[in-house]
Amino acid sequence: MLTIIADSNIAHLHDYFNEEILKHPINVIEMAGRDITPEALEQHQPDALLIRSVTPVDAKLLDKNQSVKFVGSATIGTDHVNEGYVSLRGIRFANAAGCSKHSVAQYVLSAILQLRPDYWSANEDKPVKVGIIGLGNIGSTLARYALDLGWEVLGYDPFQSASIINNASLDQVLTESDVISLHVPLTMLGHSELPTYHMIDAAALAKIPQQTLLINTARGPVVSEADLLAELDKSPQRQVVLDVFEHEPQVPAQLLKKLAIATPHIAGYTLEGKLRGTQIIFDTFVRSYGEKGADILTIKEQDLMADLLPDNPYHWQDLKQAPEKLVEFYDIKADDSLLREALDESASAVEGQAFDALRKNYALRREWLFER
Ligand SMILES: NC(=O)c1ccc[n+]([C@@H]2O[C@H](COP(=O)([O-])OP(=O)(O)OC[C@H]3O[C@@H](n4cnc5c(N)ncnc54)[C@H](O)[C@@H]3O)[C@@H](O)[C@H]2O)c1
Ligand SMILES: O=C(O)[C@H](O)[C@H](O)COP(=O)(O)O
Repeated sequence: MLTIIADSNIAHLHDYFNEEILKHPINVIEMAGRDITPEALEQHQPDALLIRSVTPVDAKLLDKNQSVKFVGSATIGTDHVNEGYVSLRGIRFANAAGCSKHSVAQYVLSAILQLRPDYWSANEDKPVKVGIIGLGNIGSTLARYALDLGWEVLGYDPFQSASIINNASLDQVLTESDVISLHVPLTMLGHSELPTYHMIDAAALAKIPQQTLLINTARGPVVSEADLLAELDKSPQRQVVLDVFEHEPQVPAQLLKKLAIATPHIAGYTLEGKLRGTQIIFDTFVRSYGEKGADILTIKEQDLMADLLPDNPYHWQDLKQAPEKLVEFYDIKADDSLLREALDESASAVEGQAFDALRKNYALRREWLFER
């Protein structure tokens, strides 16, 4: 018997992790990601943890536990996992790299085009300049859409080779872009040569022209919330879009009121994005427990996702032909309203429970098909 503790927000968990599919006895214990604690591990002695981004996996969680041998995070971001520690303990770890790259890129496009509909019409003499910081899966996907719209990309990623999109210095991106979108992982001092924690602070904000739209869908602490708040106090006309917050799940009322668009960390929340996350950790789980040495599962990886997805009528090329359909494709303002409504009139912040509830009950949107 394999015992698995799983975050109840993992999409289609039971369609993947069941005895019929795995051909092995399993016990799946579902709980809120924030309830996956040392006490829960002590009680259930799981073999594997299936998590999303709200479960910190570190010495505090695992020091007293000997049962966990596999951790799968159905997310792109890995900043909640101390990978060095996990590896030292001989625990196999897998994330779901790239799972929601189109979803996040489409969120960013929706934000830009909602706030600046004139950007739809490409202007060869003065193209829209999109600054992209971090050109991995999401940043490079966003660049594909931008180029397809006839926009110019100013990209900065010192860890990737120079290319037609990785073509600028950080200062150029900050000073020359019409829109800046952040797509870096959250990394801290001592863990990266160029940590991204507070990469956008008062000094960086001072370089960004007043009319530039700033979008953060990466991780909250990439932008210093205190510095951003001070900047927005000085320059209330600045347009800033945040899907992630430094002190998530809390969102300060003062900040929320000054944002052009604010959403509760749902940029990647499409049916496809979430399902792909589950599919990827399922595949690595099957590989891990089927390998020589583990030899517990006899099945092979299998693509269950295609059968779980209903038809998709959302084609990027159709939207390009009919920009007025943007709200049908994704009504980002509706998500913004839900977050603002979660703020009680006299409260100083959207509280954690309300933020988490918006995410748990989110009506997953569909990912647009980029190619026919
Ligand atoms: N809001 C959401 O719902 C949501 C969804 C998915 C991912 N994310 C976040 O987006 C981040 C990026 O996702 P991805 O799939 O593109 O990751 P990725 O790992 O494919 O790409 C990240 C890129 O950032 C670059 N980078 C690292 N440090 C940098 C620095 N100091 N300056 C410039 N570039 C730097 C890396 O070289 C890499 O190419 C994730 O780590 C995650 O935190 C958010
Ligand atoms: O990194 C990611 O993949 C995303 O930020 C992810 O969608 C976070 O969502 P959560 O795991 O908290 O549901």
